[in-house]
Amino acid sequence: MQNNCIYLDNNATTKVDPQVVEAMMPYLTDYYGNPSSMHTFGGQVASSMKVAREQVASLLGADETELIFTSGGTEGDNAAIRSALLAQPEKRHIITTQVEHPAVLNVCKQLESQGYSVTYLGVNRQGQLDLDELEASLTGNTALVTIMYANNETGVVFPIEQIGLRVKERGALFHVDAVQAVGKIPLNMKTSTIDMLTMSGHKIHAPKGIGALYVRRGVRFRPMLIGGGQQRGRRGGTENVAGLIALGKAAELELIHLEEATTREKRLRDRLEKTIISTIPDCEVNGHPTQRLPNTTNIGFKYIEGEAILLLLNQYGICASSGSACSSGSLEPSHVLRSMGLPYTILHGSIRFSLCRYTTEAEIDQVLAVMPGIVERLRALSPFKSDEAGWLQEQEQALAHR
Ligand SMILES: Cc1ncc(COP(=O)(O)O)c(C=O)c1O
Ligand code: FES
Repeated sequence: MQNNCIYLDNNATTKVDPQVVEAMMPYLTDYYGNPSSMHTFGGQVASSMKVAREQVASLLGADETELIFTSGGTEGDNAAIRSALLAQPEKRHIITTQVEHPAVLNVCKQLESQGYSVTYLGVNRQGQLDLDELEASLTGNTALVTIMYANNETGVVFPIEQIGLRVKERGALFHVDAVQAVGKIPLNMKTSTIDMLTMSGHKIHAPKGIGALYVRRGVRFRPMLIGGGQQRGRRGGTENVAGLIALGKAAELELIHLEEATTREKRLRDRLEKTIISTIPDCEVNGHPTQRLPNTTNIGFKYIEGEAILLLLNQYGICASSGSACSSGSLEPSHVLRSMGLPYTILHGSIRFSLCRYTTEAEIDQVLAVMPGIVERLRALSPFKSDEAGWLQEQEQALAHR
Protein backbone atom coordinates (compact mmCIF):
# COMPACT_ATOMS: atom_id res chain seq x y z
CA MET A 1 0.00 0.00 0.00
CA GLN A 2 1.19 3.46 -0.93
CA ASN A 3 1.60 5.84 2.00
CA ASN A 4 4.21 8.38 0.97
CA CYS A 5 1.84 10.46 -1.11
CA ILE A 6 1.31 14.18 -0.96
CA TYR A 7 -2.00 14.08 0.82
CA LEU A 8 -4.24 17.02 0.00
CA ASP A 9 -7.57 15.30 0.61
CA ASN A 10 -8.03 16.08 4.29
CA ASN A 11 -11.72 16.96 3.94
CA ALA A 12 -12.31 13.33 2.93
CA THR A 13 -10.37 11.97 5.87
CA THR A 14 -7.17 12.63 7.82
CA LYS A 15 -4.13 10.75 9.02
CA VAL A 16 -4.48 9.57 12.60
CA ASP A 17 -2.03 11.59 14.70
CA PRO A 18 0.68 9.34 16.21
CA GLN A 19 -0.08 10.84 19.64
CA VAL A 20 -3.69 9.79 19.18
CA VAL A 21 -2.63 6.23 18.32
CA GLU A 22 -0.42 6.18 21.40
CA ALA A 23 -3.24 7.41 23.63
CA MET A 24 -5.79 4.86 22.39
CA MET A 25 -3.49 1.81 22.17
CA PRO A 26 -3.66 0.72 25.85
CA TYR A 27 -7.46 0.54 25.52
CA LEU A 28 -7.09 -2.03 22.76
CA THR A 29 -4.63 -4.09 24.76
CA ASP A 30 -4.41 -3.86 28.55
CA TYR A 31 -7.43 -1.80 29.60
CA TYR A 32 -10.22 -3.81 28.08
CA GLY A 33 -12.64 -3.57 30.99
CA ASN A 34 -16.24 -2.56 30.41
CA PRO A 35 -16.70 1.02 31.64
CA SER A 36 -20.13 0.09 33.03
CA SER A 37 -18.77 -2.72 35.22
CA MET A 38 -18.74 -2.45 39.00
CA HIS A 39 -15.10 -3.55 39.43
CA THR A 40 -12.12 -1.24 39.59
CA PHE A 41 -10.75 -2.63 36.30
CA GLY A 42 -13.82 -1.32 34.45
CA GLY A 43 -14.05 1.76 36.63
CA GLN A 44 -10.62 2.90 35.52
CA VAL A 45 -11.81 2.83 31.94
CA ALA A 46 -14.85 4.89 32.89
CA SER A 47 -12.55 7.50 34.47
CA SER A 48 -10.47 7.71 31.28
CA MET A 49 -13.64 8.12 29.26
CA LYS A 50 -14.63 11.04 31.44
CA VAL A 51 -11.31 12.72 30.65
CA ALA A 52 -11.94 12.21 26.92
CA ARG A 53 -15.40 13.71 27.31
CA GLU A 54 -13.88 16.78 28.95
CA GLN A 55 -11.29 17.10 26.18
CA VAL A 56 -13.96 17.07 23.47
CA ALA A 57 -16.13 19.44 25.50
CA SER A 58 -13.23 21.92 25.74
CA LEU A 59 -12.82 22.01 21.98
CA LEU A 60 -16.51 22.90 21.58
CA GLY A 61 -16.80 25.17 24.59
CA ALA A 62 -19.48 22.81 25.88
CA ASP A 63 -20.15 21.00 29.14
CA GLU A 64 -19.10 17.35 29.16
CA THR A 65 -22.64 16.28 30.04
CA GLU A 66 -23.85 17.79 26.76
CA LEU A 67 -21.97 15.26 24.61
CA ILE A 68 -23.12 11.95 23.17
CA PHE A 69 -20.43 9.81 21.60
CA THR A 70 -21.49 8.43 18.23
CA SER A 71 -19.99 6.40 15.39
CA GLY A 72 -19.28 9.59 13.41
CA GLY A 73 -20.80 12.39 11.39
CA THR A 74 -23.48 10.35 9.67
CA GLU A 75 -24.87 9.01 12.93
CA GLY A 76 -24.72 12.44 14.56
CA ASP A 77 -26.71 14.02 11.72
CA ASN A 78 -29.27 11.20 11.64
CA ALA A 79 -29.71 11.18 15.42
CA ALA A 80 -30.09 14.95 15.68
CA ILE A 81 -32.70 15.19 12.93
CA ARG A 82 -34.74 12.24 14.17
CA SER A 83 -34.59 13.41 17.77
CA ALA A 84 -35.78 16.91 16.87
CA LEU A 85 -38.83 15.48 15.10
CA LEU A 86 -39.68 12.91 17.75
CA ALA A 87 -39.48 15.56 20.45
CA GLN A 88 -41.94 17.85 18.62
CA PRO A 89 -44.46 15.51 16.95
CA GLU A 90 -46.87 18.37 16.28
CA LYS A 91 -44.45 20.14 13.92
CA ARG A 92 -43.98 18.75 10.39
CA HIS A 93 -41.62 21.15 8.61
CA ILE A 94 -37.82 21.06 8.24
CA ILE A 95 -35.49 23.63 6.71
CA THR A 96 -32.12 22.66 5.30
CA THR A 97 -29.94 23.65 2.33
CA GLN A 98 -29.30 22.18 -1.11
CA VAL A 99 -25.60 21.81 -0.36
CA GLU A 100 -25.70 19.61 2.74
CA HIS A 101 -23.87 16.33 3.07
CA PRO A 102 -25.90 13.24 2.05
CA ALA A 103 -26.11 12.34 5.76
CA VAL A 104 -28.57 15.23 6.05
CA LEU A 105 -30.00 15.47 2.53
CA ASN A 106 -30.92 11.82 2.20
CA VAL A 107 -32.54 11.74 5.64
CA CYS A 108 -34.62 14.76 4.64
CA LYS A 109 -35.63 13.09 1.40
CA GLN A 110 -36.79 10.03 3.30
CA LEU A 111 -38.73 12.21 5.73
CA GLU A 112 -40.50 13.87 2.79
CA SER A 113 -41.74 10.44 1.73
CA GLN A 114 -43.09 10.07 5.29
CA GLY A 115 -45.18 13.21 5.06
CA TYR A 116 -42.82 15.92 6.33
CA SER A 117 -42.34 19.01 4.22
CA VAL A 118 -38.77 20.12 3.64
CA THR A 119 -37.46 23.47 2.40
CA TYR A 120 -34.09 23.19 0.66
CA LEU A 121 -32.54 26.67 0.71
CA GLY A 122 -30.52 27.57 -2.39
CA VAL A 123 -27.12 29.23 -2.59
CA ASN A 124 -25.72 31.89 -4.89
CA ARG A 125 -22.80 31.60 -7.29
CA GLN A 126 -20.38 31.99 -4.37
CA GLY A 127 -22.09 29.30 -2.37
CA GLN A 128 -23.80 31.65 0.09
CA LEU A 129 -27.29 31.45 1.56
CA ASP A 130 -29.92 34.18 1.34
CA LEU A 131 -30.94 34.90 4.94
CA ASP A 132 -34.16 36.56 3.78
CA GLU A 133 -35.13 33.30 2.10
CA LEU A 134 -34.44 31.51 5.38
CA GLU A 135 -36.54 33.99 7.31
CA ALA A 136 -39.41 33.70 4.85
CA SER A 137 -39.35 29.91 5.11
CA LEU A 138 -39.56 29.75 8.90
CA THR A 139 -43.05 29.11 10.24
CA GLY A 140 -44.62 28.04 13.51
CA ASN A 141 -44.72 24.53 11.99
CA THR A 142 -40.92 24.39 11.55
CA ALA A 143 -39.55 21.75 13.90
CA LEU A 144 -35.93 21.92 12.84
CA VAL A 145 -33.43 23.93 10.87
CA THR A 146 -30.41 21.81 9.95
CA ILE A 147 -27.57 23.66 8.21
CA MET A 148 -23.89 22.81 7.87
CA TYR A 149 -21.24 25.08 9.37
CA ALA A 150 -18.81 24.70 6.49
CA ASN A 151 -19.19 22.94 3.18
CA ASN A 152 -17.02 19.87 2.64
CA GLU A 153 -16.58 20.49 -1.10
CA THR A 154 -15.98 24.24 -1.32
CA GLY A 155 -15.14 25.11 2.28
CA VAL A 156 -17.75 27.90 2.19
CA VAL A 157 -18.69 28.87 5.76
CA PHE A 158 -22.26 29.87 6.57
CA PRO A 159 -23.06 32.70 9.05
CA ILE A 160 -24.25 30.20 11.63
CA GLU A 161 -24.94 32.58 14.50
CA GLN A 162 -26.92 34.98 12.30
CA ILE A 163 -28.94 32.01 11.09
CA GLY A 164 -29.35 30.76 14.66
CA LEU A 165 -30.80 34.06 15.87
CA ARG A 166 -33.53 33.87 13.22
CA VAL A 167 -34.23 30.22 14.02
CA LYS A 168 -34.53 30.91 17.74
CA GLU A 169 -36.94 33.79 17.13
CA ARG A 170 -39.33 31.31 15.51
CA GLY A 171 -38.90 28.68 18.22
CA ALA A 172 -37.45 25.94 16.01
CA LEU A 173 -34.55 23.67 16.96
CA PHE A 174 -31.19 24.42 15.32
CA HIS A 175 -28.86 21.58 14.32
CA VAL A 176 -25.48 22.24 12.74
CA ASP A 177 -23.33 19.71 10.90
CA ALA A 178 -19.93 21.02 11.93
CA VAL A 179 -17.96 18.01 10.71
CA GLN A 180 -15.75 20.21 8.53
CA ALA A 181 -15.64 23.20 10.86
CA VAL A 182 -14.43 21.58 14.08
CA GLY A 183 -10.72 22.22 14.53
CA LYS A 184 -10.69 24.82 11.74
CA ILE A 185 -12.99 27.45 13.24
CA PRO A 186 -13.07 28.40 16.94
CA LEU A 187 -16.34 27.21 18.48
CA ASN A 188 -17.98 28.10 21.76
CA MET A 189 -21.29 26.49 22.52
CA LYS A 190 -21.70 28.60 25.67
CA THR A 191 -22.32 31.73 23.62
CA SER A 192 -23.88 30.02 20.60
CA THR A 193 -27.43 29.71 19.27
CA ILE A 194 -26.79 26.10 18.24
CA ASP A 195 -28.96 23.44 19.92
CA MET A 196 -27.24 20.38 18.46
CA LEU A 197 -23.89 20.03 16.70
CA THR A 198 -22.36 17.08 14.87
CA MET A 199 -18.65 16.34 14.75
CA SER A 200 -16.63 13.43 13.39
CA GLY A 201 -13.29 12.04 14.55
CA HIS A 202 -11.71 11.08 11.24
CA LYS A 203 -11.71 14.67 10.00
CA ILE A 204 -9.59 15.76 12.98
CA HIS A 205 -6.83 13.13 13.02
CA ALA A 206 -8.73 10.55 15.09
CA PRO A 207 -9.80 7.18 13.61
CA LYS A 208 -12.87 6.55 11.50
CA GLY A 209 -16.03 5.38 13.22
CA ILE A 210 -16.05 7.72 16.21
CA GLY A 211 -17.68 11.12 16.62
CA ALA A 212 -19.81 13.17 18.95
CA LEU A 213 -23.14 14.92 18.99
CA TYR A 214 -23.46 17.98 21.19
CA VAL A 215 -26.95 18.46 22.63
CA ARG A 216 -27.49 21.68 24.56
CA ARG A 217 -28.64 21.14 28.14
CA GLY A 218 -32.40 21.56 28.25
CA VAL A 219 -32.97 20.42 24.65
CA ARG A 220 -35.12 17.30 24.68
CA PHE A 221 -33.24 14.37 23.17
CA ARG A 222 -34.86 11.18 21.87
CA PRO A 223 -32.29 8.41 21.38
CA MET A 224 -31.94 6.63 18.08
CA LEU A 225 -30.08 3.65 19.56
CA ILE A 226 -32.04 2.15 22.41
CA GLY A 227 -30.41 -0.49 24.56
CA GLY A 228 -28.57 -0.47 27.87
CA GLY A 229 -28.37 2.71 29.88
CA GLN A 230 -25.02 3.81 28.49
CA GLN A 231 -24.37 7.51 27.96
CA ARG A 232 -27.19 8.29 30.37
CA GLY A 233 -29.67 6.46 28.18
CA ARG A 234 -29.01 8.67 25.17
CA ARG A 235 -27.15 6.07 23.11
CA GLY A 236 -27.36 2.44 24.06
CA GLY A 237 -24.43 0.12 23.43
CA THR A 238 -21.07 -0.44 25.07
CA GLU A 239 -18.92 2.53 24.20
CA ASN A 240 -16.15 2.40 21.59
CA VAL A 241 -13.68 3.06 24.38
CA ALA A 242 -10.46 3.21 22.33
CA GLY A 243 -12.16 5.42 19.73
CA LEU A 244 -13.50 7.68 22.40
CA ILE A 245 -10.08 8.08 24.06
CA ALA A 246 -8.70 8.81 20.58
CA LEU A 247 -11.34 11.46 19.95
CA GLY A 248 -10.48 13.10 23.27
CA LYS A 249 -6.77 13.23 22.46
CA ALA A 250 -7.46 14.44 18.91
CA ALA A 251 -9.70 17.21 20.30
CA GLU A 252 -6.96 18.27 22.71
CA LEU A 253 -4.48 18.47 19.82
CA GLU A 254 -6.94 20.38 17.60
CA LEU A 255 -7.27 23.02 20.27
CA ILE A 256 -3.49 23.38 20.39
CA HIS A 257 -3.24 23.56 16.57
CA LEU A 258 -6.32 25.73 15.94
CA GLU A 259 -4.27 28.89 15.60
CA GLU A 260 -1.96 27.12 13.14
CA ALA A 261 -4.92 26.06 11.00
CA THR A 262 -6.02 29.62 10.57
CA THR A 263 -2.53 31.00 9.88
CA ARG A 264 0.00 28.53 8.43
CA GLU A 265 -2.48 26.27 6.62
CA LYS A 266 -4.32 29.27 5.26
CA ARG A 267 -1.09 30.81 3.99
CA LEU A 268 -0.20 27.58 2.20
CA ARG A 269 -3.71 27.25 0.79
CA ASP A 270 -3.65 30.85 -0.42
CA ARG A 271 -0.29 30.37 -2.09
CA LEU A 272 -1.47 27.20 -3.83
CA GLU A 273 -4.68 28.83 -4.98
CA LYS A 274 -3.26 32.19 -6.06
CA THR A 275 -0.39 30.65 -7.98
CA ILE A 276 -2.68 28.25 -9.84
CA ILE A 277 -5.12 31.01 -10.74
CA SER A 278 -2.41 33.35 -11.92
CA THR A 279 -0.34 30.86 -13.91
CA ILE A 280 -2.97 28.59 -15.50
CA PRO A 281 -5.44 30.15 -17.93
CA ASP A 282 -9.22 29.59 -17.73
CA CYS A 283 -9.58 28.52 -14.14
CA GLU A 284 -11.34 29.98 -11.13
CA VAL A 285 -11.98 29.39 -7.45
CA ASN A 286 -15.40 27.97 -6.61
CA GLY A 287 -16.88 29.53 -3.49
CA HIS A 288 -16.70 32.81 -1.62
CA PRO A 289 -13.19 34.26 -1.53
CA THR A 290 -13.09 34.91 2.22
CA GLN A 291 -16.08 33.20 3.87
CA ARG A 292 -14.25 29.92 3.59
CA LEU A 293 -12.39 27.33 5.65
CA PRO A 294 -8.67 28.08 5.86
CA ASN A 295 -7.64 24.67 4.50
CA THR A 296 -9.86 24.20 1.46
CA THR A 297 -9.71 25.31 -2.15
CA ASN A 298 -11.99 24.13 -4.92
CA ILE A 299 -10.81 25.16 -8.36
CA GLY A 300 -12.62 24.79 -11.68
CA PHE A 301 -10.52 24.24 -14.81
CA LYS A 302 -12.53 24.93 -17.93
CA TYR A 303 -12.72 22.48 -20.83
CA ILE A 304 -11.29 19.45 -18.99
CA GLU A 305 -12.60 16.76 -16.69
CA GLY A 306 -11.82 16.93 -12.97
CA GLU A 307 -11.45 13.15 -12.86
CA ALA A 308 -8.76 13.29 -15.55
CA ILE A 309 -6.79 15.86 -13.53
CA LEU A 310 -7.06 13.63 -10.47
CA LEU A 311 -5.75 10.60 -12.36
CA LEU A 312 -2.70 12.51 -13.55
CA LEU A 313 -2.11 14.02 -10.11
CA ASN A 314 -2.33 10.50 -8.75
CA GLN A 315 0.51 9.45 -11.09
CA TYR A 316 2.65 12.05 -9.34
CA GLY A 317 1.58 10.66 -5.97
CA ILE A 318 -0.69 13.61 -5.21
CA CYS A 319 -4.08 12.93 -3.61
CA ALA A 320 -6.87 15.44 -4.22
CA SER A 321 -10.54 14.92 -5.03
CA SER A 322 -13.51 16.05 -7.03
CA GLY A 323 -16.81 16.38 -5.26
CA SER A 324 -17.17 14.42 -2.07
CA ALA A 325 -15.62 11.07 -1.29
CA CYS A 326 -18.93 9.25 -1.25
CA SER A 327 -20.21 10.54 -4.57
CA SER A 328 -17.00 10.76 -6.58
CA GLY A 329 -16.73 7.88 -8.95
CA SER A 330 -20.35 8.41 -9.91
CA LEU A 331 -19.41 10.95 -12.63
CA GLU A 332 -22.53 12.89 -11.70
CA PRO A 333 -21.53 16.51 -11.26
CA SER A 334 -21.40 17.62 -7.65
CA HIS A 335 -24.78 18.68 -6.20
CA VAL A 336 -22.97 21.48 -4.36
CA LEU A 337 -21.42 23.06 -7.45
CA ARG A 338 -24.66 22.53 -9.35
CA SER A 339 -26.62 24.40 -6.70
CA MET A 340 -24.18 27.28 -7.11
CA GLY A 341 -25.26 27.49 -10.75
CA LEU A 342 -21.79 27.02 -12.18
CA PRO A 343 -21.58 26.59 -15.95
CA TYR A 344 -21.16 23.08 -17.32
CA THR A 345 -17.47 23.31 -18.10
CA ILE A 346 -16.52 24.38 -14.58
CA LEU A 347 -18.92 21.87 -13.04
CA HIS A 348 -17.05 19.01 -14.65
CA GLY A 349 -13.54 20.41 -14.36
CA SER A 350 -13.47 21.12 -10.65
CA ILE A 351 -11.14 19.63 -8.10
CA ARG A 352 -10.61 20.15 -4.40
CA PHE A 353 -7.37 20.41 -2.47
CA SER A 354 -7.76 20.23 1.31
CA LEU A 355 -4.74 20.78 3.55
CA CYS A 356 -3.96 19.90 7.15
CA ARG A 357 -1.32 20.66 9.75
CA TYR A 358 1.05 18.13 8.19
CA THR A 359 1.05 19.86 4.79
CA THR A 360 4.47 21.34 3.96
CA GLU A 361 5.74 24.16 1.74
CA ALA A 362 7.65 21.57 -0.30
CA GLU A 363 4.47 19.61 -1.00
CA ILE A 364 2.70 22.72 -2.23
CA ASP A 365 5.73 23.47 -4.44
CA GLN A 366 5.47 20.01 -5.96
CA VAL A 367 1.78 20.42 -6.76
CA LEU A 368 2.47 23.82 -8.28
CA ALA A 369 5.27 22.34 -10.36
CA VAL A 370 3.05 19.70 -12.00
CA MET A 371 -0.34 21.42 -12.32
CA PRO A 372 0.34 23.63 -15.38
CA GLY A 373 1.67 20.64 -17.37
CA ILE A 374 -1.30 18.45 -16.40
CA VAL A 375 -3.84 21.05 -17.44
CA GLU A 376 -2.01 21.81 -20.68
CA ARG A 377 -1.81 18.12 -21.56
CA LEU A 378 -5.50 17.53 -20.96
CA ARG A 379 -6.55 20.66 -22.81
CA ALA A 380 -4.54 19.60 -25.82
CA LEU A 381 -6.64 16.43 -25.88
CA SER A 382 -9.90 18.17 -25.08
CA PRO A 383 -12.54 18.16 -27.82
CA PHE A 384 -14.36 20.99 -26.09
CA LYS A 385 -12.24 23.96 -27.01
CA SER A 386 -12.40 23.50 -30.78
CA ASP A 387 -16.15 23.91 -31.05
CA GLU A 388 -16.60 25.63 -27.76
CA ALA A 389 -19.68 27.75 -28.27
CA GLY A 390 -21.90 25.13 -29.89
CA TRP A 391 -20.80 22.37 -27.56
CA LEU A 392 -21.31 24.49 -24.49
CA GLN A 393 -24.80 25.50 -25.48
CA GLU A 394 -25.72 21.88 -26.05
CA GLN A 395 -24.44 20.83 -22.64
CA GLU A 396 -26.09 23.70 -20.79
CA GLN A 397 -29.40 22.81 -22.44
CA ALA A 398 -29.02 19.15 -21.62
CA LEU A 399 -28.35 20.02 -17.99
CA ALA A 400 -31.29 22.40 -17.79
CA HIS A 401 -33.60 19.59 -18.91
CA ARG A 402 -32.54 17.09 -16.28
C1 LIG B 1 -20.09 17.86 6.17
C2 LIG B 1 -20.03 16.40 6.48
N1 LIG B 1 -21.01 15.83 7.20
C3 LIG B 1 -21.02 14.53 7.51
C4 LIG B 1 -20.00 13.70 7.11
C5 LIG B 1 -20.06 12.24 7.46
O1 LIG B 1 -19.17 11.94 8.48
P1 LIG B 1 -18.73 10.42 8.76
O2 LIG B 1 -17.88 10.02 7.62
O3 LIG B 1 -17.99 10.47 10.06
O4 LIG B 1 -19.98 9.62 8.86
C6 LIG B 1 -18.95 14.24 6.36
C7 LIG B 1 -17.87 13.36 5.88
O5 LIG B 1 -17.55 13.33 4.72
C8 LIG B 1 -18.97 15.61 6.03
O6 LIG B 1 -18.01 16.17 5.30
S1 FES C 1 -19.27 10.35 3.32
FE1 FES C 1 -17.68 11.71 3.25
S2 FES C 1 -17.95 12.87 1.58
FE2 FES C 1 -19.61 11.65 1.72
